[in-house]
Amino acid sequence: MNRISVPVRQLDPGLSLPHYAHAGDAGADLLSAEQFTLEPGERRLIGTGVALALPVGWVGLVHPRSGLAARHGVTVLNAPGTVDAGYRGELKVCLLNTDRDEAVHFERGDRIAQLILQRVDQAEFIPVEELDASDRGADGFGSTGR
Ligand SMILES: O=c1ccn([C@H]2C[C@H](O)[C@@H](COP(=O)(O)OP(=O)(O)OP(=O)(O)O)O2)c(=O)[nH]1
Ligand SMILES: [Mg+2]
Repeated sequence: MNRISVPVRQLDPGLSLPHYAHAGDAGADLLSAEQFTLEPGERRLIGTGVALALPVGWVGLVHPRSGLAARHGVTVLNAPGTVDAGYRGELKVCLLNTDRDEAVHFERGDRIAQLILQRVDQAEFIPVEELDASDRGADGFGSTGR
C-alpha cells in the first residue's frame, strides 16, 4: 500500500498521532483531545489535537466509526467532513449523538472518527448552452423503480 508523508503538528503533545489500527486500513483513527459527554440528540465540535499539511491534490475525509454508530448511535454530522489540503488549523470532528435516550461519555484519547486520505481533482467549470444526452437524463431523487 502506498504511503504519503503528511506533516503533523501535535497541538496536544500528550495525545497520540492519528493511527491505522491494521496494515491496509483505509481510515486512521482520530482521537478526542477532550473529555466530554454527548447528551441524547446533542452535537458537538471536538478537537483532535492535530493539524496537518496535506499535499495539494489530496483531501482528508472525516468519516464516522461504525462501532460508535452501531453501539451508541454516535455519528459525524457532516460525514464525510472535508479537510482541504490548505487547512492548517486543528482537525475537528462534529459528533452527533442520534440516540434518543442514552448519553455517551468520551475520555481524552478515545477514538472518535477516522480520517481517509484520497486523491482529488478540481474541475474547470465551462458554461455551455446544452449538455450532451445521457441514459439517465434529468431523472433523479428516487426516480428508478417508479
Ligand atoms: O469535519 C471537518 C470538516 C472541516 N474541517 C476543517 C478543514 C476544512 O478545510 C475546513 C472547512 O471545512 P468546510 O469547507 O467543510 O466548511 P465550510 O463551512 O465551507 O467553511 P469554510 O468557509 O471555512 O470553507 O474546516 C475539519 O476540521 N473537520
Ligand atoms: Mg468550505
